Amino acid sequence: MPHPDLEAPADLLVETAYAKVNVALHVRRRRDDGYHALESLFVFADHGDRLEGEADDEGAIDLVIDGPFATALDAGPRNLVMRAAKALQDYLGTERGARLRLTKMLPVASGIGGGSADAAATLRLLVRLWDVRVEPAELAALALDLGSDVPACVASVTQIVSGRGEELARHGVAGLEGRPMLMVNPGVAVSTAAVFAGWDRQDRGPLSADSIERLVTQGRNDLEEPAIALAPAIADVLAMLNGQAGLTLARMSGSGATCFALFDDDVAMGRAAAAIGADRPEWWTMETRIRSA
Ligand SMILES: C[C@](O)(CO)[C@H](O)COP(=O)(O)OP(=O)(O)OC[C@H]1O[C@@H](n2ccc(N)nc2=O)[C@H](O)[C@@H]1O
Ligand SMILES: Nc1ncnc2c1ncn2[C@@H]1O[C@H](COP(=O)(O)OP(=O)(O)OP(=O)(O)O)[C@@H](O)[C@H]1O
Repeated sequence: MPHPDLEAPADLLVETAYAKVNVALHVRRRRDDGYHALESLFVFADHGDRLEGEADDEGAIDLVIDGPFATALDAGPRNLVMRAAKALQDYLGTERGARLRLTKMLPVASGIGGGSADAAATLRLLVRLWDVRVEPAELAALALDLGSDVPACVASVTQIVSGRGEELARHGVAGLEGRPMLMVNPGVAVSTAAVFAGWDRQDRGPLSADSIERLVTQGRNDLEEPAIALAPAIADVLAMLNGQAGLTLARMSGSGATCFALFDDDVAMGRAAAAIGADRPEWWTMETRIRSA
């Protein structure tokens, strides 16, 4: 029988805010509203931040943050968890509230959508906690208002994402889901807006994501160059990953600085993680796999 202290109370709900990875990110043009039109294959890691919550019948939204990256954030109204909770409360016009705990496992402002995933996990958790039904299109609109990556994070499954981030199409790629994935961050935060501002405005062509081979040979992350200009350590991460055995692909995710590598098997990933950890102990690494629906 499990120890009673280890059992979560029945009224406590838990969601994982899965890390997002852009296997390819093609920037096509700068739009009149300042955002960029993208074509990207999004996948999600099997790991991420943890969000738990219980109902607060007084109607308050309360957030505490713990975990390895807690100190990079504050729990005030600008936190994406708080913003998502308030947005849903306002949309529903509900009197219900929640006490939330975010365990921050993912580095902040690092290209893997940690804040976006937290916002999406908050929406999922509160819909369950408050036992409400929100039309998918309404939820998507609330999500987009919180950030370009948030709509894709709601389902957290492999998708082709275009537009500013609001056009979503579920998309399987044979052999991708379940594949071992190592994520590495050199410990520098980069601003997404600053990286987009450094893009050279050259359209290098559309994305074809019909096979892993195509993603490897023809896929790109067009933000790698401007991100490396702001954070040169990203080039060191990519060089280190590309030097590992058993690797299919190494690339930067989102606007950086986190890079990911896909490996043929767990043994190759484990060896690479150990080698990188020994050489650069100050870098953050996460061994995971691509989440399947
Ligand atoms: C780079 C990606 O992570 C790829 O998945 C996303 O496009 C960024 O998503 P996000 O962090 O949710 O970004 P937002 O919070 O919506 O936007 C931050 C800033 O990034 C720039 N931005 C973002 C998305 C986009 N399609 N074009 C942009 O130019 C804008 O300057 C914007 O003010
Ligand atoms: N709960 C949260 N977790 C992480 N960042 C948050 C959170 N709430 C607000 N933020 C703010 O959001 C910004 C970055 O968010 P996020 O982690 O989604 O971006 P990212 O990792 O750069 O992802 P991408 O470049 O792929 O969009 C940071 O500036 C951070 O201060």
